[in-house]
Amino acid sequence: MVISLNNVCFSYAKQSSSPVVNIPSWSLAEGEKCFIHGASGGGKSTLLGLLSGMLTSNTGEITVLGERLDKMSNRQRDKFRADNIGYVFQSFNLIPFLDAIDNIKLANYFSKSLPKPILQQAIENLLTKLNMAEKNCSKPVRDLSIGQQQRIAIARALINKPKLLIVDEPTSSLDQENRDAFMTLLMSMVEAHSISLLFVSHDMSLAPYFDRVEALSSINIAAIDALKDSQGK
Ligand SMILES: Nc1ncnc2c1ncn2[C@@H]1O[C@H](COP(=O)(O)OP(=O)(O)OP(=O)(O)O)[C@@H](O)[C@H]1O
Repeated sequence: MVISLNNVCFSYAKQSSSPVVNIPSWSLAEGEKCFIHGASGGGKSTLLGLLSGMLTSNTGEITVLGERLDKMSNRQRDKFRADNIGYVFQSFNLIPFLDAIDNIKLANYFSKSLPKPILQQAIENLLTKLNMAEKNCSKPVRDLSIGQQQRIAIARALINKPKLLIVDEPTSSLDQENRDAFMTLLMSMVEAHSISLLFVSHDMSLAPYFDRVEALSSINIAAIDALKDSQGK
């Protein structure tokens, strides 16, 4: 299994009796492309934070690529994430005043998986594959279009050749044409590099791109409670 969760519970306020994530059991097999959909506030980003080690669970077992994240120190989790997990954020999280190359180099800095000259070449190759014109690779990313920034975010997530790619609905601000282009590109990269994919979104129209589709409320008991709260039940 690429991901395996067992009795995972998480709440932001440690004393709170109502967790945001409460997952008895869930797993992702190697090579799977899984789409988890759920309403806003249901805990999608929180779940991804736990799986990537940016958040730590209160209780339970989180195993990613055979390693227990819940048993690691913060430092070990940061290193594990940099070495093994690609992450595309909702709002890309690029550094606006750096160009594409330097934004991607930063991801490698924390992992140091490639020596400098090889890294430069690998970044250029990846950006070419993602149809980024050379002249746009040396501009601050704040001067690029949203579509170009998305491609840089994909390149940054893939530069360390992750076995697992986690994507937090980066398509929500896009029109349909750009959304389809993003999804097609993402899926072609995932297939070419045999990466396992976990993608979350509220947008059910993305479901046909995936081989496994799940509702967050069927995995996360706390999401059902959040849904009842939002409906005033
Ligand atoms: N840093 C935080 N501190 C306290 N509560 C938070 C924090 N981040 C999120 N929450 C709460 O946790 C719940 C789940 O939020 P989360 O962002 O995981 O949902 P989501 O499904 O990703 O929502 P969206 O689709 O709107 O991004 C919400 O009630 C939210 O208010």
